[in-house]
Amino acid sequence: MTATKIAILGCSGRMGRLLVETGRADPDCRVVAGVEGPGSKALGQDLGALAGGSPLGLAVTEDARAAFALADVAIDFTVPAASLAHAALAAESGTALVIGTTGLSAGQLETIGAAAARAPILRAANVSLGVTLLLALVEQAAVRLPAADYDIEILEMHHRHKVDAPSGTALALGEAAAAGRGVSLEEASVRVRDGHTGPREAGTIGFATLRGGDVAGDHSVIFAAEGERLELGHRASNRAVFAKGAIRAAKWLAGRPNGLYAMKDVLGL
Ligand SMILES: NC(=O)C1=CN([C@@H]2O[C@H](COP(=O)(O)OP(=O)(O)OC[C@H]3O[C@@H](n4cnc5c(N)ncnc54)[C@H](OP(=O)(O)O)[C@@H]3O)[C@@H](O)[C@H]2O)C=CC1
Ligand SMILES: O=C(O)C1=N[C@H](C(=O)O)C[C@H](O)C1
Repeated sequence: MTATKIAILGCSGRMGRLLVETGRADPDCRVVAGVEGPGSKALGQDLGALAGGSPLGLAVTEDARAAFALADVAIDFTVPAASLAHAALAAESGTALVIGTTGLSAGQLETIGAAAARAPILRAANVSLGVTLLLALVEQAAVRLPAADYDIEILEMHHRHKVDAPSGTALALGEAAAAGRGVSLEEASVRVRDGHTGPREAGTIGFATLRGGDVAGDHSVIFAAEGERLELGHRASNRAVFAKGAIRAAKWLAGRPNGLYAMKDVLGL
């Protein structure tokens, strides 16, 4: 079997460096390019050394188009504006693209969906197996626990560097709960509580966000009723679980027909 050629977009970031390390350690993969944005201090540095390993003989580049041309699949853990530019390059080249970036607006998600008509694109707010299963469990619980009795609250905690809130995973869990209840998350969600809020409105889905230290990613979905509370949750011990999930998704995606895929497709859930 020939190795899947992978380009890492955002290669000097927390996830990017781990993806280089995980990709190069995988015998079924070959890391062929690392891309950073204009002005990054990483430009020109050796990609392997940047990721804390031995040199790879590849200099970090800002030429994302050239990286797409070299790769079977590109992996994007960057920022929303860069992810959109990368989706456009995927559409132009037909190269597969895994997007793990969170904090994308509804309009940006729509643009990515449109790009997926011209390239295989997988987008997932969380590429771990555990969270992928949790999404299905939350939807099931929301189907079975009546909205009049069970209040849904979603709590997440992440490291102090995280820039978007609520996390992409928390929002995906909210979407799963809303789908289970047959409602729109946009209409049901309560993202902020402050001051004299009045009593909780039945059927709403609340979000609470904590930030601090080095927490890799904790999520809980709480179904709270009179007399009992069901909690479904996930804790990532470190980011390695995300790097492994993204590399697995990339190998699965390369060579697939054009279209928008999710992590549940990779895992057959
Ligand atoms: N789906 C999942 O399972 C997971 C998703 N994430 C998400 O991944 C994203 C990145 O997280 P993390 O690695 O912690 O963040 P970092 O800030 O550490 O990394 C992002 C990297 O992208 C770079 N970047 C910015 N613009 C461009 C561009 N135009 N082209 C190429 N690279 C660019 C940044 O460079 P610079 O710093 O110079 O701007 C930085 O190196 C976040 O949205 C996060 O929520 C994280 C973990 C798991
Ligand atoms: O920024 C992070 O670190 C993470 N972001 C993702 C999210 O927003 O859900 C996934 C994971 O929890 C780590």
